[in-house]
Amino acid sequence: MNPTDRTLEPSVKEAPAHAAPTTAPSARWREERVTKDAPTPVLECVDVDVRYGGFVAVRDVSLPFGHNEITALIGPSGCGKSTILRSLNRMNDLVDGARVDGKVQYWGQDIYGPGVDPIEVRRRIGMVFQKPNPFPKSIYDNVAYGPRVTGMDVDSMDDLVEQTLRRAALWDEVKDKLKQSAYGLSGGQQQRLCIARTIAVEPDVILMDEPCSALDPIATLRIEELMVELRDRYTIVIVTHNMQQAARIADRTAFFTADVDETSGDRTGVLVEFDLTSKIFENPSDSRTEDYITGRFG
Ligand SMILES: Nc1ncnc2c1ncn2[C@@H]1O[C@H](COP(=O)(O)OP(=O)(O)OP(=O)(O)O)[C@@H](O)[C@H]1O
Repeated sequence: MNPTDRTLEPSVKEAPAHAAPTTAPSARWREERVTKDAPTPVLECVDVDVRYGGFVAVRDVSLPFGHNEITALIGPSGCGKSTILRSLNRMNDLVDGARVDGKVQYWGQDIYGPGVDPIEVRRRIGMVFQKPNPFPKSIYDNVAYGPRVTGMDVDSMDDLVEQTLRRAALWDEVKDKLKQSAYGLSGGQQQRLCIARTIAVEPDVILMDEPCSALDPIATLRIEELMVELRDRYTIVIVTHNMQQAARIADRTAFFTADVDETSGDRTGVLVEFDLTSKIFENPSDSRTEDYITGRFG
């Protein structure tokens, strides 16, 4: 991708770069991964505050999200993890009363800046939600939906659907029932279909809000394995309550907590610490992080 491919103006209609399907790199799963000291940010929050009406839900967040890395956002309930995640692709625009101050930069361009098309932002920066939410359509149409509505220039929709389902590690399980309803799939398969639907429009970044919390342990491991496979191609940001999950898959981890205002009682999320995942879990710099990961708090 060259820098001109990263503009966020309306109706970017580039030819999709559908490369050959990725082979399952399962051997990489659980391999130690050498990570650079400083991430090359695809996305970056700079002094971000998010409010709901007069309530400051999270304040003063500066955080880079490294290219082809998985970044985990962890912390106790209500500390603003999902709020920050939604600010990364302007999903908060759809929430009544939500306001984002500061900058969220995508390859250096403020996604809240003038002339930026939020639809294009959400195509570049896709999102997978907590509960699998396939459309009430066939498996095929779930994948084809995004490319159709965004007017992607597609040579063969059949090829695109196959390549996307392969990339989402679902093809072998569904190739004989593409015209059947997505609702007939298991929860884990539905979540992989939602991941396929997200990657079908060739995003750069995938945001995942507790994508495994509705899944059993086997389906969870399958999704974790998939995330590690997808990291070669996409930048991934995941909110998770599951610290083992963050420790297993994330290159870097950001720990948030909530500061309580003694007068109003309001709890405002703050970023406590951001570092390599191994550092956060083995030798955190802040005692609040240590208390949380050792289970003394939260
Ligand atoms: N749509 C909304 N309107 C008003 N307040 C909201 C809204 N969404 C979240 N909040 C508040 O913002 C704060 C942060 O919520 P958020 O869901 O981002 O936290 P979280 O860390 O993701 O929590 P959890 O881990 O429980 O999902 C909380 O006080 C929450 O009540």
